[in-house]
Amino acid sequence: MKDPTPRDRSSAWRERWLALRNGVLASPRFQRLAAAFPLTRPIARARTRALFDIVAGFVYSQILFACVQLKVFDLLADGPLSVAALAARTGLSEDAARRLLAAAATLDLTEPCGDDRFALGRHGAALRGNAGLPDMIAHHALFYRDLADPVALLRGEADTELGRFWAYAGRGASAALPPEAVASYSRLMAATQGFVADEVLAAAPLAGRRCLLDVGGGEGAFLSAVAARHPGLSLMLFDLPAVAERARQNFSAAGLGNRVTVHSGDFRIDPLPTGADIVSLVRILHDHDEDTVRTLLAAVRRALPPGGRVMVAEPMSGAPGAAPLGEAYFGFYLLAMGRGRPRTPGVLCGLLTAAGFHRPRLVTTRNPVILQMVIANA
Ligand SMILES: CC(C)=CCC/C(C)=C/CC/C(C)=C/C=C/C(C)=C/C=C/C=C(C)/C=C/C=C(C)/C=C/C=C(C)/C=C/CC(C)(C)O
Ligand SMILES: C[S@@+](CC[C@H](N)C(=O)[O-])C[C@H]1O[C@@H](n2cnc3c(N)ncnc32)[C@H](O)[C@@H]1O
Repeated sequence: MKDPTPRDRSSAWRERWLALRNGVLASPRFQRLAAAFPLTRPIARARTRALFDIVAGFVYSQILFACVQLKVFDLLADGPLSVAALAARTGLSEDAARRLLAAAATLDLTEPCGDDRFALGRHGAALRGNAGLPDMIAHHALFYRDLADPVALLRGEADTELGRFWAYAGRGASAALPPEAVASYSRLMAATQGFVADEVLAAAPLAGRRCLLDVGGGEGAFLSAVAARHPGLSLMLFDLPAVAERARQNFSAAGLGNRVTVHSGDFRIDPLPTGADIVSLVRILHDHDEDTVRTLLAAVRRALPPGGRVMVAEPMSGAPGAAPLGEAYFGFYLLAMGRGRPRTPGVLCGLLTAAGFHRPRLVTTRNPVILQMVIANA
């Protein structure tokens, strides 16, 4: 038999420690003692609260959802209102409005402010600064219906609403998707580009670049933000035909028709246009399984000249301080959508290397909760 390696030994120790720890934590007697003893009581309370928050997470989300649906944050935007005024404007009874506002206050969405009056809370106020977030929250209705039976979802038995919403995730030929199949997801993506484009542009290595190709550029919201900040950069967009047509119309309405060249096709099959010295993939790779990612990265590599660069910007697995966002939120979101997975920066660097890129590296973004960025050289 082979001698155990240091790695085997360390995992054996870890298993022993986990068995011991979990045995203790699962003991009702230990739980009672820890809650009674003054030095461990704060830890016991914090752990109870943390577990309760997981149990109640869906309830909290639905309180937020009700506030968004009833436009509570818009109504409070100009200052505090009485429960009676909010009830009148939302069409709820006073009792129901008070219940909602009081619940929202415990989540920092609203804040009690004098006698039976409420103001925006800290999270409610922050939400107003993120255009597109209410739309994003509203579309979670689809996701929550898909999650109603999470085990069926995991078994792949469910026919999902997110699968229909993201029409390109279906089995058919994406390039043949008609305009009505791409309209709602393209609008949602454009509406949420505000917080995405700010993050990407703060970290993007665009200095000294001549031409940027945004692959899967949607209806052009990201490139419009780039155009405003980098007046000297030429711009190209590639997306499915029905989406590219929306981009064409938006660029021409914004007076950018001469500045951006729009190309269309299916990046799983068609070559990407050449001429750019940097390619962006913003919220693209996590939508796809390994085979498509490999095909796409190889196509990007072929489209770039020597010295060219690729930047991948999307929410990633294991984001510092936000681990559940990757594996839990996007892991299950993409499961419901029907394809793709969140990946760690390390896995993305490996895929970039396999596609022939050099020096793949993580670039620090201001807020890894929103997205992270990996770049590499052609
Ligand atoms: C003013 C005083 C008194 C003190 C100041 C103290 C201080 C410095 C406070 C900081 C305040 C501050 C700057 C707050 C900022 C808050 C922000 C920026 C909050 C942002 C929240 C953003 C959220 C919640 C974003 C959520 C995004 C979601 C859910 C995105 C989902 C995306 C999906 C589903 C994408 C789908 C695409 C696909 C299919 C995966 O490809
Ligand atoms: C999640 S959206 C991201 C859009 C945009 N980059 C953003 O961040 O707002 C993914 C985009 O990739 C496009 N897409 C998906 N599959 C594609 C394919 N096979 N060929 C070309 N584009 C595709 C979609 O039409 C959509 O615009």
